[in-house]
Amino acid sequence: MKTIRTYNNIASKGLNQFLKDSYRVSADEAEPDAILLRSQKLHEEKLPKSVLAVARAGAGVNNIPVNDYTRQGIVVFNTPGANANAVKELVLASLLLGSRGISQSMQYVNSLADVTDAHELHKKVEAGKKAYGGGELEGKTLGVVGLGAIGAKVANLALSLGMNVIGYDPKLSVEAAWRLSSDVVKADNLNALLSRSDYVTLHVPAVEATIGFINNEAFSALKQGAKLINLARGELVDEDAVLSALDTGKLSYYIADFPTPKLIEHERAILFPHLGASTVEAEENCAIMAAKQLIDFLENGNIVNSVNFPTVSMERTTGYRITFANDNVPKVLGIVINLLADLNINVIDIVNKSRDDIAYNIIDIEQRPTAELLQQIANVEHVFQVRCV
Ligand SMILES: NC(=O)C1=CN([C@@H]2O[C@H](COP(=O)(O)OP(=O)(O)OC[C@H]3O[C@@H](n4cnc5c(N)ncnc54)[C@H](O)[C@@H]3O)[C@@H](O)[C@H]2O)C=CC1
Ligand SMILES: O=C(O)C(=O)COP(=O)(O)O
Repeated sequence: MKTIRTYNNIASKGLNQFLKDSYRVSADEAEPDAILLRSQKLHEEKLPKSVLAVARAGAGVNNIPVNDYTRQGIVVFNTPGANANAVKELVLASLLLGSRGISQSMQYVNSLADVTDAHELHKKVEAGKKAYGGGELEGKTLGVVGLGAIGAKVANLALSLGMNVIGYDPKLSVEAAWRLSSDVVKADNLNALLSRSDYVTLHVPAVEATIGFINNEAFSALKQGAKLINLARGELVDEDAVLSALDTGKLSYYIADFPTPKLIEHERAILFPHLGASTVEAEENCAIMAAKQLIDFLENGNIVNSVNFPTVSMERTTGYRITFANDNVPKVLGIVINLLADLNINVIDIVNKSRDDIAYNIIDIEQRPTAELLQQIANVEHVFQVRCV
């Protein structure tokens, strides 16, 4: 029986991927084989030694100490693109909220709840509406920072709304570039995007290069009166810089998924409670994808959509499979192959891939490996994780 510890609200369609005969899944597993979570912060948690993998049902992995886990041989997965449409649709809402006084006008209408006379109410509605007018999106320019799964969808949607779209992504993958309309204009640097955009939307991960990158300097490059949408991570912006840009009018609205006590106080901050991925569809997509990836790893040793290990996947050719991870240095695989040869064990198929400092190997063999053989492999210098699956 394998065990999975869960955190957060994981969609049942995802949890149901774990067959009851083979898996126990709950929030209370003391020594789980793997962890399945959403936004729970793991930085302060001490993981039991039993944990082989952590799957984030979602995109951002800044709640997971990935580098520490890599050193411990723990494979970290996420679910690329599985919630992108949900975020794209909340960006659409954010664009509209930033262009017309929608949320403020709704508050105004709610404030009229004690006006019981319909004629009187109509007069107040008509008199009040001029305070909440706005502009249209068509013809305006949207700057999209980060053109991955979400950014590309947002860029393409904005084009279909008749907006001009500028994109900035210095690390754009070839695959992501294929998803992007050729009508998106490339900005050579962040400031070039900020100075030309009426709306700016952020879709980058919170990593060293992006934490606090929307700071006073960025705001001085920003077009006067632009609107900033941040459904990516609160850490991307310098909060004081946002507040002072709102105060001076440089920024007309800050629309974000990450409230803070100071931002809530500001009348031109429009804040959601981290709602970007909270749709039935996205929650199911993420949970199913994360669960399937964990199952394939635990049962077959395959690694797909890891953020710290190479992608390694091989069809099963025999019932006996050894997987092992090692420091990415020469000769390790050769030594393991020699161990098998010395024991007259026939290798049917083999795959070896590396990523940065790590190499990962899958070897299908003709007979069941003994505990002694697995221990011998574990003893090879630079090998740090061995399994028979
Ligand atoms: N509010 C919410 O509920 C959600 C928030 N997110 C956030 O959105 C982020 C992006 O998600 P995806 O688009 O799915 O990820 P992704 O990995 O598909 O795309 C991220 C893009 O950012 C680019 N990038 C990295 N550093 C950059 C930099 N310094 N400047 C410009 N571009 C840079 C990458 O090249 C990549 O194309 C996640 O990391 C997460 O923090 C994601 C899903 C839901
Ligand atoms: O996928 C992401 O990066 C998200 O921020 C979604 O977070 P959640 O799963 O809603 O806690």
